[in-house]
Amino acid sequence: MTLALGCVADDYTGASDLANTLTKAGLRTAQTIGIPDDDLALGDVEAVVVALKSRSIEPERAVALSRAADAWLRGRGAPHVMFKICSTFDSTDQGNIGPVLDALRTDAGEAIAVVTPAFPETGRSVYQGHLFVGAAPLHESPLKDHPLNPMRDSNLVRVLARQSAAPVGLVDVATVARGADAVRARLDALAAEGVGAAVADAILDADLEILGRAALAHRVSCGASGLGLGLARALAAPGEADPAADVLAEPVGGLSACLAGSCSRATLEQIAAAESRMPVLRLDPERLIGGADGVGEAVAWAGARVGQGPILIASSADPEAVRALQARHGVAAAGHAIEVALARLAAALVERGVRRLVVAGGETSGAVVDHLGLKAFRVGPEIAAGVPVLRTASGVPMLLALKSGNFGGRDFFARALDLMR
Ligand SMILES: Nc1ncnc2c1ncn2[C@@H]1O[C@H](COP(=O)(O)OP(=O)(O)OP(=O)(O)O)[C@@H](O)[C@H]1O
Ligand SMILES: O=C(O)[C@@H](O)C(=O)CO
Repeated sequence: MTLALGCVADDYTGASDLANTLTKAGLRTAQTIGIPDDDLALGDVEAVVVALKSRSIEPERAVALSRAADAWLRGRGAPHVMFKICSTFDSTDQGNIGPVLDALRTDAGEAIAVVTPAFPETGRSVYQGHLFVGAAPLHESPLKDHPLNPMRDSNLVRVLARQSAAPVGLVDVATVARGADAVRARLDALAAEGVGAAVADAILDADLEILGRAALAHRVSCGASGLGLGLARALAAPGEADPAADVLAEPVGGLSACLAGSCSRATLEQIAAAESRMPVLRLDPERLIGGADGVGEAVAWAGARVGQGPILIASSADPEAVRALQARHGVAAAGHAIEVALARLAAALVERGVRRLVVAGGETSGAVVDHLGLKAFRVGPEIAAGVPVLRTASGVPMLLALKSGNFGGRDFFARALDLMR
């Protein structure tokens, strides 16, 4: 296997989002969970996305994991590695975007790397270095209240400079509009001034195509799925067969279930909408955190129903209930206990024959996939923007959908299960 593109993603659902974009743009793509063992068979793929859980951990640990993933990808021949971050630039002044990018750039022997979280398909654009979420600048968007990394500054040149060792510069929209050669020249000029990372404006997919072509002159870049789109369009051979098609060629059979740990507005609406399509169990989080057997009760509920059709089990609650639970148990302890409970529930469902599993929430998906011991996926068709169908690349054949909290329309759960046959 010789790769055209390697990617290191800082969370699991973000990795699926990128893998989805690369696949849609024509690259045969696999997603691994963590740094793969050397003997992991991934088949004939052009891109690999290594999914880490490094967004909100200690910067030193994020750097070490990302460097190891990068080394694995380079060892498989990847000439270019993209560091996938969140399209809302989730990070703090301590990192982890700056420290990881500094390390990957140094390892690659590069003076400068392009950085852009723009992803027009989901409303993320960058203008004069300022990130917009839809029409709102980042610091006025819901991300200003993110529980782990409140984003209160929209100026990404400033944000990244606070967490980077090297100075940060800007490739503005006027330069991007002049094409890939102009962007390359601007990067060379910034590098000559000692700038190590250049935040690039991008408003439309056409801007990202230009940035993708320019980025490929270097060995490392950093962005969200939009930059992945630009890189993939520059790399994919035109007219090749749909790389997602064979993922669904053989049905996996078995039973199907959905699990939700995300408390985002989008997920809450999706759970409400699912109630007309399948039995829904709303978990009492207190029975998952304390000594009660909330998991056992949920398994019994599921066991009585899952043989007849899909089910959905959710811990999700509205912001007021979440705050109250967090006040009683602590943010981290409450979140962790519920993640562990949902992961155990997933294992019990798989033991009872579930082979098609939809999971809502990035942290929740991470806990479930880790607990199930899944190592790698081939990337299939898109369910909703940023969410593909995944098929296990080894072990028990299963189809999964790992949904970022905010992604998908109201009918997401039913739509995912309709596709996952
Ligand atoms: N009822 C609840 N009260 C408090 N916390 C909860 C509750 N239900 C789930 N949680 C926790 O909330 C967190 C949700 O995070 P998760 O990453 O899964 O979803 P998200 O933040 O919406 O998704 P993403 O990170 O993809 O945007 C998890 O730690 C989960 O355990
Ligand atoms: O880039 C995004 O918005 C997503 O892939 C993600 O990482 C959400 O956590």
